[in-house]
Amino acid sequence: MSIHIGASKEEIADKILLPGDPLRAKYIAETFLDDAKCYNEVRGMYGYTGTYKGERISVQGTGMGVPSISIYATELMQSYDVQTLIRVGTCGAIQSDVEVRDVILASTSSTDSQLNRVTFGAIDFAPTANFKLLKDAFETGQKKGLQLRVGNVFTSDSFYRDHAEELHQKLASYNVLAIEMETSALYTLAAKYGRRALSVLTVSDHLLTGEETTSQERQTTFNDMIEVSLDAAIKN
Ligand SMILES: O=P(O)(O)O[C@H]1O[C@H](CO)[C@@H](O)[C@H]1O
Ligand SMILES: O=c1cc[nH]c(=O)[nH]1
Repeated sequence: MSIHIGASKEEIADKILLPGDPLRAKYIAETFLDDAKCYNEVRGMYGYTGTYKGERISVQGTGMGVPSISIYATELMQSYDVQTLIRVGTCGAIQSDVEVRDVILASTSSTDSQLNRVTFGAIDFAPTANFKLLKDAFETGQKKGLQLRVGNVFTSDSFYRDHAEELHQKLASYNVLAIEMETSALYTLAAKYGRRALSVLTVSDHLLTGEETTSQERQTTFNDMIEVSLDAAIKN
């Protein structure tokens, strides 16, 4: 047991998918895993363990934002010895050639979160995906015929902000693909604990055009992202 996860150590696999939305965790467990059992309901942040293609794997909701994912990622690595962590999240696109429902593999993440500043002071730490996880996810996506995008995403501490367009333009001009709220912390913490991490993100809305998916779609229908992530997870 850890403070926010009510499971015994052996109830959680050493590979885990991490959606922000706990109901996406439930959907993944019920749709993709065999013999899935719920191991956590603390704070309604559902966690399940089952098997995928015969390999044991877990899926745990993390909530929204850096503080929330930092709690779950830390407890999963510290108390449950999880080795492979793949975020399966949603993001808002800021490039005109990135479309709603596209899947992005975040090779790195920029951020306005203070997490790295508090840890590193004046040094700009570069949070980075695990290369083999990224390669395996990319190759799996290619085999499925997906047009995967790989690049820099921005992990924002704010979903709503004043003068958002100015920030989006600036980030887009430096080739940042999309905005979300957790990847930077996941990569930094995985580096700290010497574990493998990757963020696989589906574009749920377009911040230039205003196009968006429904909340029902966000909760359930991002199956390409989930399959790419599960297939990469069981290879690592
Ligand atoms: O869909 P999830 O994984 O929650 O990810 C995105 O959605 C939330 C904002 O709506 C933030 O957590 C952001 O990172
Ligand atoms: O953090 C997020 C997630 C989806 N869309 C956004 O605009 N931001």
